Amino acid sequence: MVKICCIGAGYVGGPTMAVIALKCPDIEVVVVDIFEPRIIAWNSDHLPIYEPGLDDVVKQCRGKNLIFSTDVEKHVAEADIVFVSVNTPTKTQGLGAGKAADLTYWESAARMIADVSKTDKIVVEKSTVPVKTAEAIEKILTHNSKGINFQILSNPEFLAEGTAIKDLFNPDRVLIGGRETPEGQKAIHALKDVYAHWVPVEQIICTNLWSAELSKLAANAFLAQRISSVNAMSALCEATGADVSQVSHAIGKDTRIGSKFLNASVGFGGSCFQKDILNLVYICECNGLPEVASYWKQVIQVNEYQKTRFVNRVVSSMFNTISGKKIAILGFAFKKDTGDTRETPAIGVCQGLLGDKAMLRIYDPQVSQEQIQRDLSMQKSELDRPPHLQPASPTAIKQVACVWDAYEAAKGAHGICILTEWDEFKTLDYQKIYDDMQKPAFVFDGRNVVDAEKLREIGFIVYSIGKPLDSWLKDMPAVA
Ligand SMILES: NC(=O)C1=CN([C@@H]2O[C@H](COP(=O)(O)OP(=O)(O)OC[C@H]3O[C@@H](n4cnc5c(N)ncnc54)[C@H](O)[C@@H]3O)[C@@H](O)[C@H]2O)C=CC1
Ligand SMILES: O=C(O)[C@H]1O[C@H](OP(=O)(O)OP(=O)(O)OC[C@H]2O[C@@H](n3ccc(=O)[nH]c3=O)[C@H](O)[C@@H]2O)[C@H](O)[C@@H](O)[C@@H]1O
Repeated sequence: MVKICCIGAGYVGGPTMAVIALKCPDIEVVVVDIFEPRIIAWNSDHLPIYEPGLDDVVKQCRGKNLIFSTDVEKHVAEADIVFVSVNTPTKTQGLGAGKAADLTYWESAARMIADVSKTDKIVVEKSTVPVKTAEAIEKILTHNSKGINFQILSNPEFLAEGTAIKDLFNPDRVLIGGRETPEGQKAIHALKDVYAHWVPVEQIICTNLWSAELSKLAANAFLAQRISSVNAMSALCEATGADVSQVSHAIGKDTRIGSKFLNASVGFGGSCFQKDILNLVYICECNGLPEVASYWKQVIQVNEYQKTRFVNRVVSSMFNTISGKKIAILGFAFKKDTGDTRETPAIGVCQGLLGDKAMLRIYDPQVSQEQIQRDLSMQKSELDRPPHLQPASPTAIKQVACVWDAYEAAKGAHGICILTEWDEFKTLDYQKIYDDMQKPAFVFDGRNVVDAEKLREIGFIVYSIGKPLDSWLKDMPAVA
């Protein structure tokens, strides 16, 4: 029986390995992590991450061919294939700070693999890493190899949170990069055999190591670039009376452009887009390509601009002051169907509103009060660390209250900001909400989820990102 061990039981390691276990009953899959509470949660009825369909998959194979354990060294030593799916955040100190990927956790995993291995292994980069990381990992492994043969493969993950199980069941493609030597090709085939249990072979792309590593960064950069492009258009739409949804629809009909990923928003979030683009920028700079670097940097700058623009719109619409005003925040996760708040645009928007002394009442169906308080009070560099290295709970911010439903959040509020596109926000009883709010009552829809016309009929002043402005908003221009 082939044995797989995955180091890192996070958003990627957990769901990916659960699906491999489900689809490959002939393979034993062990997911290990040094953060014990996470492993305990994986072994309980309350999984550590919220992902539609995940519970079902885990229940079907946990205890059979899927094991979650903190005994990292034992399971790595026993495995034939070791996936490494640990954090690769942006460096916060030293050379490349603010841009380069911090490979501390990756390197320590690689050193541990070298230390405990007694048999040949295929080591798979599942984490997103800079191009040429495999070369460094190879050096670490072979330097300490004691005659053991290690083959390094790059097998980047393309799942999106909220749709992870669907994406893993039906991936657009699986990408495997390896050395162009007979041993490298043999290793590629071994991993290809795993995926071929359920992925059609024509969808399994095999490349050299560097193409696989770079393709992952390129894919995320292209996706984020589309969002920044449509968000840049949203600002122009507001200035001209065009409607960004109509523009997206019209351009998306061109099959060369395509219709996906053209929804204007208050900005993209998630743990990877910004980090991976910063990493790409750094690699370009290191390779003497400053023009290419500044091209990609602009994608992040537009994303920051979009969040600032939103906050300015809120403040300017409410007579240029929100000091002491109650603002309901609907949605805190970086997108719907996940409880993940890493790099969520809600952090920047809430901090902007708090900077103008607003009182916030926040509701998100999947994010805990403790998480929201951590996100709003801790430094980004602290939040980027693996969970076991994060500080204990910080002091709560007094102007922030977290509540259990949207109605409670909006009670007595001057305005509502919609920051995540949860489906339930579409069907709220907005008449009831309006009746309970201060007047004039504002809705700032950063995700274009509400029916603005209906809300205007009720009496709300509505701002929908990238849509023609109410006369009220036109008279109160926001300066970004
Ligand atoms: N979150 C996502 O949707 C996607 C993430 N990725 C990439 O996958 C990688 C992992 O991301 P996530 O799963 O989101 O991170 P995560 O933070 O959810 O999980 C990483 C886990 O690794 C563990 N860990 C760190 N060092 C360890 C060590 N030496 N030994 C054992 N466990 C260790 C941590 O305790 C943590 O539980 C990153 O490189 C990310 O860029 C790629 C595609 C999608
Ligand atoms: O490397 C990663 O971590 C993953 O990053 C993204 O996945 P994810 O961040 O989970 O979610 P997305 O659906 O890509 O959304 C990212 C952000 O963009 C925003 N978005 C997305 C689409 C859109 O049209 N408009 C828009 O603002 C979302 O609300 C969210 O804040 C990619 O889609 C995955 O392929 C990749 O594997």
